[in-house]
Amino acid sequence: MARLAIAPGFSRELSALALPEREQVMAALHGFLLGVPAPEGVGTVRMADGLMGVVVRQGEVSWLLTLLPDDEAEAYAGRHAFSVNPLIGVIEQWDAEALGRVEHALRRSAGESRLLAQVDDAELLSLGIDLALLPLIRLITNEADVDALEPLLPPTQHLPLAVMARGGSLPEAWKALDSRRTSWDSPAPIDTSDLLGALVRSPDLAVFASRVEELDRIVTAPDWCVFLHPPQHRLARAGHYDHPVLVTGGAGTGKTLIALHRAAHLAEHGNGPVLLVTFTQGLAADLSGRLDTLIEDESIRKRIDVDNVDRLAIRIVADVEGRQPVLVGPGARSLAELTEEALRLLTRAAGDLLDDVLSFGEPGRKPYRHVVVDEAQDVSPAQWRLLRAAVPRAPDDLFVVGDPHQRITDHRIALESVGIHAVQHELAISYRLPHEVLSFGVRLRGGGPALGLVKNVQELHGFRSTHHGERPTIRAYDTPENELAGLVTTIGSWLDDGVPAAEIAVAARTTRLVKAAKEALTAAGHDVRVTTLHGLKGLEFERVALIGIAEGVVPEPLPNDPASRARVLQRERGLLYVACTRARSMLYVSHAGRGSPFLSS
Ligand SMILES: Nc1ncnc2c1ncn2[C@@H]1O[C@H](COP(=O)(O)OP(=O)(O)OP(=O)(O)O)[C@@H](O)[C@H]1O
Repeated sequence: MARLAIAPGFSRELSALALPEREQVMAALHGFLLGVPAPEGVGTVRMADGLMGVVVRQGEVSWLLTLLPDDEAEAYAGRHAFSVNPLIGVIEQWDAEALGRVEHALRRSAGESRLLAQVDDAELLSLGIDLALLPLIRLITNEADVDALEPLLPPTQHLPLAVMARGGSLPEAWKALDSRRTSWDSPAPIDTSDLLGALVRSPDLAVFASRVEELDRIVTAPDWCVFLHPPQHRLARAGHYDHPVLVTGGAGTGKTLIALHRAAHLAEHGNGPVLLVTFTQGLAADLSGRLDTLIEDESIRKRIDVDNVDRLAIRIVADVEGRQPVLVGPGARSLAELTEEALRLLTRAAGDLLDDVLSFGEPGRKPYRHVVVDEAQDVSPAQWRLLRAAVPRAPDDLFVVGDPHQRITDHRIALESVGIHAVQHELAISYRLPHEVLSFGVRLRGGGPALGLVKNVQELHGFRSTHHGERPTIRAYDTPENELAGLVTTIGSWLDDGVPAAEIAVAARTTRLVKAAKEALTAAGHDVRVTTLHGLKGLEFERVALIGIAEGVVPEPLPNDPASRARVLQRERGLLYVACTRARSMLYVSHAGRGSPFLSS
């Protein structure tokens, strides 16, 4: 049977086409499923008038890489090389022509000293380095050369090389390579001539369709629904975990994405109802919408409830008491009281043994079989106890994602203290942030490590980005009025650049500043989201403007007591870090008068 795999980016290329071409391409794609022959090896196939698809084919398997105008497709096919990593079996591709040019330049400029002179060929080959790359690698003279090669080499070639270039050991280099593994399963012996096996092990680069409906979904769904980076895939699609899992990582590393995919996986392959919890109702609504996009099958989607923990407590109490608890006015119970009450209801009676016998609504019954938690750093101890009690202790009970550096509450908790013995996995690569915004955010966050949920100390160490972008703009104004005028001009210019209004956010520390910004922007006819720094949590936008990042405003006035003072400082740094790291491409920060002390730290 013909098997067709699609590479990421193809759906974007397709959606950029005019309708007649798009229809031609779709017809050609459907033809692939019937076994339309592409040449064996790397070649091109007609997809529409003037458009060719670049395809790698081996027997019944075709991997469609890209759509290009006729005159570019042949050249693309001619200059790209493909191989299978002999250690972890994933597919590798590189532009051999561009690397040839680099090799030529290095040969001319290289002096006598060679960076990897101490590492012999056998050691490099034992790291999976491709034999064809050895001559180039032997010309490298410094770490900057290795950095310059990063965009040209497959990550599985570059990562071990970069470790060795920094003087790392072979085991460290193997570990770096291991981070690109897409599954926990130990690999069978790798057959480097098996394209199908390699593509199956590379879900970030190839997704298979064998039916028309699958194909149509792959080319129309957003990439985040279909393609997962190796660590994301490994964590979200693991067969099962026999212990609770905690995934930590800096801003934009894909934690929420992993939580969504894990919830979808558990709904499809798990053993009962799934709860996905996050910080606020607003974020829950956002996640719920994204799950609707991710999961096509309604019966599977229905197995997942999305909520915040407060609403979970209210639902449990309401379910058992038979009516909604009163939240305001006479007889009202606070959210803290309701959380305690819900916990009491879940743990009062029978306990775990009767879980399967009792129906929900009776004390002791666990309402969920799987719980997935996003924004874990801000869950309170009482809420953790409730979440722990909401699922039986069983494999795949709790899957938790969070970032202690983004903590904006004062809750500090070791999961162990609430009976959650989680195994921690760390993510290091931000897919959202350009390097310039990431390093600015990390510098603002400063203030040392955060208290982890499993580890005592959580460092930001090793957190990096995949791409470069614009440096954040910092503007100092003499008066608040001029600062607002500057904001209006900036947002106006962003809209003029063609950035959709929904992709722009403006935020400030206080509601007074938010109100002033809203009024100024509305008066200028700029209809963009304006919110507090807290209101940005968990979201992302193309461009973000933060105003009023001034002394006396950020951080908010500090208490006198040294311990509370340190806590507030950490929280406020976390808040500013969260706000800055919402920007996918551009960040603007302004203040009137003296800037926040965080800006100069
Ligand atoms: N597999 C992927 N495919 C496409 N885009 C991705 C992928 N992984 C990450 N991204 C990009 O990175 C962004 C960050 O993902 P996500 O919101 O899940 O990160 P996060 O770690 O939860 O961030 P934060 O902690 O800052 O809220 C996504 O919105 C998307 O733009």
